[in-house]
Amino acid sequence: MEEINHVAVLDFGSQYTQLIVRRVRELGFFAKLYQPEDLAEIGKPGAIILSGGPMSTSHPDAPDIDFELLKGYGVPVLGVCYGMQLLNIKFGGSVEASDRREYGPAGLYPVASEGLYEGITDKSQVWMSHSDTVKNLGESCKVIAKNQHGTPVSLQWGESFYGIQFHPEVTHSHEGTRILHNFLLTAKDLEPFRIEDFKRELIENIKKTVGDKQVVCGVSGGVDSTVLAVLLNEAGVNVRAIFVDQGLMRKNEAEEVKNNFHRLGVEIEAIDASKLFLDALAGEPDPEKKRVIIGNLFIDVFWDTVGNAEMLAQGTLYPDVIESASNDKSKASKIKTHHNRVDRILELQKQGKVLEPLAELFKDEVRELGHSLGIPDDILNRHPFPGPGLAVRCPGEITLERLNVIRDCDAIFINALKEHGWYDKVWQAYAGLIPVKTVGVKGDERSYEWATNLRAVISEDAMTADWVELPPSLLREVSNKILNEVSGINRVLYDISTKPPASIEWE
Ligand SMILES: Nc1ncnc2c1ncn2[C@@H]1O[C@H](COP(=O)(O)OP(=O)(O)OP(=O)(O)O)[C@@H](O)[C@H]1O
Repeated sequence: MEEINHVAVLDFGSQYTQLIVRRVRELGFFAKLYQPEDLAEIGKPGAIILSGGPMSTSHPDAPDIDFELLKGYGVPVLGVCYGMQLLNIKFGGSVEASDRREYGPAGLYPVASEGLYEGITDKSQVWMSHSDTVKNLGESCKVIAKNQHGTPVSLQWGESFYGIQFHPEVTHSHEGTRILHNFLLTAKDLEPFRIEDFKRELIENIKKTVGDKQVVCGVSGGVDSTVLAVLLNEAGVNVRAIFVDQGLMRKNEAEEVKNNFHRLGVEIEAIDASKLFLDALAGEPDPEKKRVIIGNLFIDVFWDTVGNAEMLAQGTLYPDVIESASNDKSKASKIKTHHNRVDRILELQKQGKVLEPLAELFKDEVRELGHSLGIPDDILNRHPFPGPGLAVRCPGEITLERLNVIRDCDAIFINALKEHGWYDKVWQAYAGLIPVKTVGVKGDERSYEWATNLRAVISEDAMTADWVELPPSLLREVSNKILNEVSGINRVLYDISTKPPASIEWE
């Protein structure tokens, strides 16, 4: 997508850089992240943003920028934090090193309500996170905003170079998105980001790269691999989509996955490996060992089915790519989880046989792409489901009986959430099993049965999560139904633990 007038974000290492890309895309423009040393290879930018970074500009290893090349693009440039300090130095000014860090909220006072600060209110809260500050201003520099102490926090050099000391991309900068938008409005001919155009381009690229080879992909029923498989299908290439049923899916899920792909017009090969997995897991209570058994067996089953792949498609998303790029600078995408045979994939990757068409997209954009491919909402809005499936919701030994109890409880809970309009409001919900027997009474008889734990959380990125305050009437309805209908359960618990310290799943 480098041919279009996109927004090039140069990454100087700030923890917030990815957020800048997100914000720009949320504003409707296409943005892409680059390393500063790749400035010559950013195609045709319509605007350039220099991110913040952890280093001081005075550090001998501080990342630099080819200023002549930067000016040569002739487009508006915005330096954020480190980016602003670097620009000031390039314009002949100076930066004062400090070992004291300014971290937290500050008041923003624009000098005039125009340009970057058009429509921005006085005293608007912005978020600071820096130690060095600008000392002498560079050539043709004017101060365009100050903080509550009168210290310059935003500069402009000439007509089209801007700098801001604070971080507009974080939500603690209350009008940060508007400031970013104002900056983007100074750029000419920025192409709006339209998923339809993006889709067309992806399809063209897939056709070109794949030609008449066969592409293999694993489909889990989850959003990423479903969108991937439908996209490949839409491109008309020869796809072999493989679904491994490891016997750890939810109630009727394997059938549902098959039906969903049928609805989507994608043929899949479903491998029923459930007995293999259950046999391998028999008698193993240790959570780590269970994961390893599942991961390794998946790899064996998947690759035994595939044989020799001419090409492999993976549903790698943008955050995965960025994560690995900033770790090792190799820009090679992270290999997705335990699900793929890493050495096998690395080999294919070296030979240029791994296709990652979704690698420029964030999760919500993948959903949008899925939508434009005609994938129905009930598939796109599915809750995330862990790779090792119900195994992580069944502490202790895994048996078919235990899995079936979980399946029954889970189906009752999820159906109730759907019926009462809660399913789409929560990030993830499920019922698990606590395989501890406690005393109860069923009918006139004393019972001695397990407990089920219901969990419903909201989260943005799964890194943190909060439990959902579901209405007591809904919990009562679910509890009654489970206690009446699921044999083996005489207790229903609702998990009210936040993450951290608890995790979303139990294992
Ligand atoms: N049961 C399965 N059968 C076939 N392929 C699978 C299966 N589970 C996972 N995969 C493959 O491994 C990849 C990574 O799995 P992971 O559980 O991490 O899901 P994910 O990254 O959320 O992707 P998705 O949304 O497609 O599930 C999937 O995108 C898919 O290609």
